[in-house]
Amino acid sequence: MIPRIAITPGEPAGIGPDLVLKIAQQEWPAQLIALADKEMLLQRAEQLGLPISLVDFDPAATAQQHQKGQLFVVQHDLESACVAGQLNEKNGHYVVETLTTASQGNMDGLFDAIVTGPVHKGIINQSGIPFSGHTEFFANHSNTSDVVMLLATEGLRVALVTTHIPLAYVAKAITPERLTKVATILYKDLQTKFGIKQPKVLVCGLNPHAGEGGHLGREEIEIIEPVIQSLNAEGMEFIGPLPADTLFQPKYLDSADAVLAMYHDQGLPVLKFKGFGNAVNITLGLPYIRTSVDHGTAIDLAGTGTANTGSMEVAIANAIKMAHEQKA
Ligand SMILES: NC(=O)c1ccc[n+]([C@@H]2O[C@H](COP(=O)([O-])OP(=O)(O)OC[C@H]3O[C@@H](n4cnc5c(N)ncnc54)[C@H](O)[C@@H]3O)[C@@H](O)[C@H]2O)c1
Ligand SMILES: N[C@H](C(=O)O)[C@H](O)COP(=O)(O)O
Repeated sequence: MIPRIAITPGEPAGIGPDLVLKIAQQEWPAQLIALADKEMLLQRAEQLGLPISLVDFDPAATAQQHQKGQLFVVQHDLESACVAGQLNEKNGHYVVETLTTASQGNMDGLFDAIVTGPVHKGIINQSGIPFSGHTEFFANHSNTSDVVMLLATEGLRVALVTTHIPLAYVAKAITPERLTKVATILYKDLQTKFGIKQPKVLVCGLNPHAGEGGHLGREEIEIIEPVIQSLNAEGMEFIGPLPADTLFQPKYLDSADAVLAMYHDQGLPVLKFKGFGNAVNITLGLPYIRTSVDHGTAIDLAGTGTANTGSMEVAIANAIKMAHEQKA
């Protein structure tokens, strides 16, 4: 089987197009299909000095293995000409349309997975579209009530209970229902997607020192501990709540399969300190496979040829692996 991987390069003024053009120069055991504006890709390829041949994707044709220097494309027209390194809110709709095609195409069985390049959340909002992230967008588009953001690098997996919300809303968003759903999706996907028979997950507290026995916050006592007890009573293995500042050490991590953090900047800085540029972002709980890069649009590097493709490579490799496992 040759998996068909839909790739959204994301923000056209960022490094996403550069990464896609660079990875197209390599061999891949899959058909890579970019959802993008061909003219923009050709201009960027010229700017970067990369040879590229763009071929219109034909969904009726048999899947073809990627050939170096060639890229299948589903054409999406930019609304305004793009200059690498210059954000333009006029192209916000274009970016979101590529994501819509990716999601719909996966649900229709046209593609076997989505790999997303980085989008600029601010410029999409500026274009008039409320947008907090791919994770939330794909959940909404596929009508999935609960999904989980998991980032993984060599030796560490971190999942989040809450994703792209202001810090001021985090405590209220950590309800027994949300925590139970996230933990359950994480546990099941560690089994099914990562082949771990009996996963062991470390759970962070929310407050400093996991609440210090209730003196620094009561969410641990009132929400996190009871949820852990009830999940463990069902045969799962969650350990915590542990103080988030001290759990990221080999003593705990060496025997664990994942860490469940309560919010974005509790878990992701540690993960990115360990593996920035070589990590993958996977959305668990969707009705299709979606992986992504671990970094943003790096506007400062767009069109320079210096953007590192490491995370995009890990994201594509993971999507291919998961597509095979899903078909098996
Ligand atoms: N997957 C995504 O869509 C995604 C992920 C993270 C951030 N973002 C968005 O990206 C925008 C910019 O965010 P930011 O500035 O915080 O983060 P960023 O990752 O774009 O940049 C942070 C720093 O890392 C460098 N960098 C990033 N990717 C690199 C690469 N591949 N190779 C070499 N250097 C690289 C940049 O030059 C910059 O110095 C924001 O709108 C944010 O929301 C999107
Ligand atoms: N939270 C992600 C990160 O820090 O890498 C990033 O913002 C992308 O999230 P989405 O995949 O939901 O766009």
